Amino acid sequence: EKVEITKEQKALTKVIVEAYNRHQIPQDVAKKLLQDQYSVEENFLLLTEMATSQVQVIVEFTKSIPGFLSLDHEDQIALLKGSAVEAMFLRSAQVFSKKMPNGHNGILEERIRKSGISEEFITPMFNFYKSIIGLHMSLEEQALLTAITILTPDRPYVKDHQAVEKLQEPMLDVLRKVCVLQHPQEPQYFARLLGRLTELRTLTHYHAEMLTSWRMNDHKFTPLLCEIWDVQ
Ligand SMILES: CC(C)c1onc(-c2c(Cl)cccc2Cl)c1COc1ccc(-c2ccc3[nH]c(C(=O)O)cc3c2)cc1
Repeated sequence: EKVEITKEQKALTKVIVEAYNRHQIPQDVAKKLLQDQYSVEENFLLLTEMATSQVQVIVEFTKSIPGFLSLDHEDQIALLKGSAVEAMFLRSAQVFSKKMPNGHNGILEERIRKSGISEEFITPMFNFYKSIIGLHMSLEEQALLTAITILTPDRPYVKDHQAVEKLQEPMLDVLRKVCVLQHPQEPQYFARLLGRLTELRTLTHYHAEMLTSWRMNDHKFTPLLCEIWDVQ
């Protein structure tokens, strides 16, 4: 059947994509990925700085999602805490495969590999990154999928599930149509995108264990990360 994106859906997509483009890690922070210190300590500190900056970006992006600021304030916090890691996986996936100027390795891959994360987490994490990169998502799909992830109703401690569903559903509807229009040869593309969200949930579980093992080796996080991840 002919898939039509309505005027309202076009407007919603425009708002989400503009917010996604507007809120980015500052270039001077992103450029630090290119510096040439590669010790485990250096990598951990750099990744901590990137994550802290990325959380700020995600908070600003989330505040631009129509209706988000009208949600119950405690639910707003619960949604941000419950989705921060997943939103950061989606966002960092876009730069994961970017090669260093010397062309050998990914600007992120080497640092994550040498930052005190045990191999048991590196494998699923890198498999996810490769599967996301392999989808060749458009900017609209990345922005909508990030908003959909943040607006997941069944995060821990969310009280008014229905209010969150009411915001998430229109995003799912327009993402489904965008997928059909942008990937006409792949009728299952939308289903594959949603499958990534399921895989993201398992990574959130792994991430909690990563945090514990870092803390056991006395690694310090920033106040913002401690707050969003309930550590220290
Ligand atoms: C606290 C640190 C050590 C940490 O803990 N878990 C993770 C962690 C890990 Cl490894 C994996 C996935 C999620 C988390 Cl949350 C991290 C590091 O997290 C990030 C690393 C890089 C980026 C990031 C995002 C967007 C970017 N754009 C650009 C650019 O050049 O424009 C660079 C860049 C970097 C974001 C989070």
